[in-house]
Amino acid sequence: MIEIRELTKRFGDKTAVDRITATVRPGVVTGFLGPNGAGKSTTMRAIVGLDRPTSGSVTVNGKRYADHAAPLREVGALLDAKAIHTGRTAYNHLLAMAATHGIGKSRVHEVIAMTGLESVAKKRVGGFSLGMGQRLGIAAALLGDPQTLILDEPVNGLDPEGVMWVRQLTRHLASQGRTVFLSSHLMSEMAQTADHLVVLGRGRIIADAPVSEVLALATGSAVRVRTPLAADLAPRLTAEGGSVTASPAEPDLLSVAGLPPARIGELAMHAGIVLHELTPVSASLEDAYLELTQDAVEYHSEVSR
Ligand SMILES: Nc1ncnc2c1ncn2[C@@H]1O[C@H](COP(=O)(O)OP(=O)(O)OP(=O)(O)O)[C@@H](O)[C@H]1O
Repeated sequence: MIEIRELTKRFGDKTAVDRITATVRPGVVTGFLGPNGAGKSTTMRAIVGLDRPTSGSVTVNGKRYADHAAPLREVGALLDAKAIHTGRTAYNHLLAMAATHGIGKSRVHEVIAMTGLESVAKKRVGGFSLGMGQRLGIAAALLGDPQTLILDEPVNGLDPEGVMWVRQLTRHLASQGRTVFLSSHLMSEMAQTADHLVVLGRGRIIADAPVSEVLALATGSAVRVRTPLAADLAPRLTAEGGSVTASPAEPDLLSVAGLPPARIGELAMHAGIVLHELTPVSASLEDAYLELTQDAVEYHSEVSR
């Protein structure tokens, strides 16, 4: 279990992560989703002690990463697949890592097999493709047979077969009761891989819920409602329930979420408000996600209203 509490990380006057709190649970795959620059890598680096929090805390199974006696056996992390000594072979790289943790050669062979690197294990890492580098990074993360896995953009550079492999591997590891936390900037990818999503936008958490709920939220269709009395209609619509939003798109146009067109029509009629347009609009998954994350702060205040 990873517990992130009120974590803030600033670089100079740039706040990369802004008071985030989340719990990553064992037994499920948790996706960490957010556009580039949202603060995912910074959070992951803080989990393994590479970035020191400006304030707040992160623990893995109740302890800070550095306080674990053999961190590699506790937490396996893929953070930057390129940060590998390029002159070494994949096998020697893993062997050197294993040696520092008292991990035997047989485990090195095991992780090489698990990650499909047998044919290139004796080749120098410098010549590896991005995809092979990712596999090697995942092999290194698995070396200590850790209870917790943190993978930053693990499918980056992988071909479709590799993407499928990561999906199956992470599901398998979670089914063994491990904590699996992986990041991506692609919602479509995470929707197929993760059980639970933590969505980050501009350093803040904008959703922390099962995938199905986040999908429903992100793909929730809106209704375009045009009326000369938009300002009168909006409060009557939002009075219908806490999840209803009615945002003015133009002076006489509302974008309404959380109510079906029929109900909007009824409410307008009861109030004697004429409608000039009532059009359902369904956003595509990626469009909705971009919208969700682009204006993280505004969105947050809308959903929590
Ligand atoms: N060492 C650093 N010094 C200064 N700014 C940094 C540093 N590391 C990250 N940042 C900034 O903090 C913000 C969050 O970066 P981070 O890498 O955590 O985002 P991310 O969600 O992982 O994005 P990506 O998918 O691009 O890696 C960005 O604006 C980034 O430029």
